[in-house]
Amino acid sequence: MAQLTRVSGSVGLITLQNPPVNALSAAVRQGIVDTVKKAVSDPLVKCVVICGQNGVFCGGADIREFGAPMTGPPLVPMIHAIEATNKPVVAAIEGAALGGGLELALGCHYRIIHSKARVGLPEVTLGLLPAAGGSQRLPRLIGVPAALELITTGRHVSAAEALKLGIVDQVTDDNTVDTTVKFALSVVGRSLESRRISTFPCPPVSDLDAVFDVAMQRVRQSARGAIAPVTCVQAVRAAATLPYTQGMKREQELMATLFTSGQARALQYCFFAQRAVSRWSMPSGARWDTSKPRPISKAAVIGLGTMGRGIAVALAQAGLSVVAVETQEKQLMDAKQAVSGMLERGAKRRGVAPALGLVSYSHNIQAVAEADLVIEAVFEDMDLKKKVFQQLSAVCKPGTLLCTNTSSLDVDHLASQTPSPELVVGMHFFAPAHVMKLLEVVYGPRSSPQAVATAMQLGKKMGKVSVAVGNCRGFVGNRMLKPYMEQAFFLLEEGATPELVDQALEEFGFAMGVFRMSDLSGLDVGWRVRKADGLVDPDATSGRSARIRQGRRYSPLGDLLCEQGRFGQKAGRGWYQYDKPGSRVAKPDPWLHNFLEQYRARHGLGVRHIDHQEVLERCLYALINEGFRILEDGIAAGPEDIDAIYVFGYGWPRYRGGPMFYAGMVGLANVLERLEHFHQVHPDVPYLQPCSLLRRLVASGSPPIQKWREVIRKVHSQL
Ligand SMILES: CC/C=C\C=C\CC(=O)SCCNC(=O)CCNC(=O)[C@H](O)C(C)(C)COP(=O)(O)OP(=O)(O)OC[C@H]1O[C@@H](n2cnc3c(N)ncnc32)[C@H](O)[C@@H]1OP(=O)(O)O
Repeated sequence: MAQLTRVSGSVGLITLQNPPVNALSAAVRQGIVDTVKKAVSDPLVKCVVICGQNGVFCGGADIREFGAPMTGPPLVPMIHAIEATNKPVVAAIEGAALGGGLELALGCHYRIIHSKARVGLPEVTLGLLPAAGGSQRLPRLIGVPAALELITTGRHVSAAEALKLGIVDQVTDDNTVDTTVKFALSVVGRSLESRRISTFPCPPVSDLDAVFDVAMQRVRQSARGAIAPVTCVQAVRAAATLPYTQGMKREQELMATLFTSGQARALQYCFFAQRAVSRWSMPSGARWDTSKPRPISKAAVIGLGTMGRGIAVALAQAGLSVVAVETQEKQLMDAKQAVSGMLERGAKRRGVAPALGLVSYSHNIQAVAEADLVIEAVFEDMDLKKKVFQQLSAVCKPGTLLCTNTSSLDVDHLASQTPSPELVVGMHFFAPAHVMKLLEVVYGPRSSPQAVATAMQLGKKMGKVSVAVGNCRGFVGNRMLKPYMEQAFFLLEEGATPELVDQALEEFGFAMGVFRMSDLSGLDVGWRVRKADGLVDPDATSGRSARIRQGRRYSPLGDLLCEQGRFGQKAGRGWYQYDKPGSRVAKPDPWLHNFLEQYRARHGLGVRHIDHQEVLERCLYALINEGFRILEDGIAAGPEDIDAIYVFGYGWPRYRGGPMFYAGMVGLANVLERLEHFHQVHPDVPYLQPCSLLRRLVASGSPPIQKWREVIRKVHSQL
């Protein structure tokens, strides 16, 4: 909806009304068309101001309408009609003008913005391009290089930068609508000829081909298979090389290729999944909207290794006062320097003062006595963590939330070390903790809804995508990673190389293949866990029994590498070789290839040809199958939780929506059929046995992902 009122005698004020962000739904577009027509034909109206209700100009096209057939007036002629009027039209931008919202503002003759508002064309992040004239008007207004950068990244721009770039005409700290109304009155009678951006020539660019070649190279490299950024470059090139009308035609053609693409669907799904995970629920029935978080102003971190340092930085950057505790004096000094450095660099990047004063350091655990919440981040050892939890229970004031950053240990077991297990949750950060967006908030059967709500809210404050998950081995992310990695190891046994497996996964869109990732994080991490699980047996050297542990197929390849000191990048060798320890450039290693040949010969393993398709199906379907088990077990409440975890924490390509969305795109029946096939060929790999929830979904006609929760609910109610 849009409402027209007359203010200050002769200003037609059009207010967009579609909470919460005044998205341009069919009704809003119709409202704009009608009110503009009315204002233009009203002789008492001398100028028009367009603003948004509730402090937001407009969040762009209504993304929820994208899946359905288009109804209501289209955006492009609506914006052209505004630009063509003979009465000045001025946009009053508060909150945000994004996507179609900014395109609407670019169709106005002037733009006034509040100092705290931001603008941008983020369509690329939804798998689209700014196709309501944005790709043609913005380069004409601010020049090709700046427009290219904004359109291909989707970056939001502050009011100050928008003014500097020339996107807006004035910034105000006062009431935006009042200021804009005054401004509109002041320009009545001025010629509008020079205010219609579509009539501007595109500012010339010296060496146009080079500019676009560089831009194309940059987006191809960073997009890793995403098509929208490439298409955005093509659209801006049209603005730079074609007259406006032809450029608009090209914009529409390019948009048509994107609009119905699988990538756009996946990215739009991710947009809503990222927001849906904040509406968490627990199997007990506790929910986000009925659980009140506690206020947290003072936090503490115990253990200042890599993770603890990152967590302290994330907390301080969120404005919390932090007590950072490390019992080793030397480690404490090093940590202090490292944390200060990270805070300083972060502040410089964001143009703010570093929050150095918010962090205090101590080697005494007593220092956390007044903290509202403590995050334990000591070495991954159950006995050590138990001791810390016992100490914390004695030291902390009543009601303090005790959190563990464990990635592999049992949160319930740790909770049982304290007299108040309801105050214990896992806060599983991902390295580097002040950078990575994902936070798994792990609740046990005794965690109180308030503890979960508090950890979730704290995650949000730190700018994380926080996902509430149940407690189990590996929680969600690492639990699914296990079968994925195992398949990669088995593929090496069957004839693949690390390079082949990684190439297949990286072409799929992962930032890093499984072996390069393993080299980066260190092979010794998994080795330690397998040793603790009683899986490592250096004496089992040959024969089939060497590859069967605890009744199932096992690949000792990782253990054998660790026995050779090949711990990955830090050792200068792992699945690849590196110029020196710590170097990041992975090179194929003839030693490793030879080692694999000898290993296969020793175990009588025949080598066969393995193609990329098999790598993807074996690794990804094993991971997806575990995802279905997680849903069946109630560890994750819905597929969006799993997908958010993989997109924000595990480098899953966003334009493929996450593993569960991807399964739906490939076809659940197809995934089931391939898993059945692989399980038949590898009956000693239980992970490949299709999960009953997957069978159930296929039997229910493979409903769309938005309907899976209904099937899951039925499964749970029958348990
Ligand atoms: C032929 C032409 C066809 C298509 C043209 C497309 C051009 C476009 O305009 S595409 C859309 C471009 N716009 C965006 O990408 C902006 C997306 N929104 C945001 O970035 C943010 O929501 C925000 C506007 C900056 C506000 O942020 P915040 O205050 O943090 O609130 P949120 O939690 O993000 O959002 C609140 C609520 O609003 C829903 N929502 C936001 N934007 C849209 C939208 N454009 N369409 C529909 N719904 C939107 C969001 O999902 C939240 O609701 P939930 O129920 O919680 O999901």
